[in-house]
Amino acid sequence: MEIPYTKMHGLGNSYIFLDLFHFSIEEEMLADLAVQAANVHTGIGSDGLILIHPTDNADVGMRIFNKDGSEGKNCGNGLRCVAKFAYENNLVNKPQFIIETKAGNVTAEVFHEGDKVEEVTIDMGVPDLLRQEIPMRGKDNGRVVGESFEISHHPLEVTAVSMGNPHAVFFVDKIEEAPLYELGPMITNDSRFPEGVNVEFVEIVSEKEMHFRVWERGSGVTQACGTGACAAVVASILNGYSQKNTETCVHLSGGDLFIKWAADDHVWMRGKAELTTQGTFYWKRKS
Ligand SMILES: N[C@H](CCC[C@H](N)C(=O)O)C(=O)O
Repeated sequence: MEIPYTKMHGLGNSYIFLDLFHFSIEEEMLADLAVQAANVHTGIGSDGLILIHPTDNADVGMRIFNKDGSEGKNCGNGLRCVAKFAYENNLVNKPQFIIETKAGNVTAEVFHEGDKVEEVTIDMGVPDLLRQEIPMRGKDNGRVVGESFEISHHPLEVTAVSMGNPHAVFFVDKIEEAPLYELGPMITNDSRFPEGVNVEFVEIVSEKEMHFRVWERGSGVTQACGTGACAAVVASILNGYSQKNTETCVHLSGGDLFIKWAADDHVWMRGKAELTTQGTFYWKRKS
């Protein structure tokens, strides 16, 4: 099957995008297509698959599938790429518009030079902070801020934030010493997170700056995670390391994102979105 695709990335967090305004594909194919397209050896190579689709609920819709074929509910880097694609391909006719996600609608604004979008700002909405909203198992139903979280004999402290998808944030003294590869795969599948979890390690540099690494649910270590960067800034403020209504620079492996948790509780994300290539994926559907 010939699949027309566009590959884009947000700070190196790359996805294969399908434009379902001009192409259709059966629902039951999506998980296997995501796994095969993401395969760097026999496919195109990415952190997953994203659908840009028509919807009655917004200007455009986004669905995201991780590298393992699991469907996520939100994707910050993906949203900036969807916004870029929608504007540059005339799926929308204004620089500010609404994108539907499985976690609800968000507002995107593109900043363009000529007909090319260089940077996108997304209002990611209000984070969910109560234990059962993450979701996370535990004794009470309040917020999870600096809670003891022992794993593999490591006495950690976790702050849990949902941006429509679950995040477990851990603060470390030096980002280069974060146990990302050792504990990332354990925590992401830990039974305390019934739907799994994205795992972030953060080193605070100042009130307005942090270093960040991530083990993503369903994709492993990625160069960047937009919802994760939002969760990290919210967690930093909840722990008293940063302030609300102040734009914080998050240094991810693939570059910088600028995040603000505003006084009205909305989280704003600002960053780049870039086109890598377009082509045809000759997909051999598993029988
Ligand atoms: N792995 C995530 C989805 C992708 C999120 C990330 N790539 C971003 O930019 O927010 C999940 O299963 O919730």
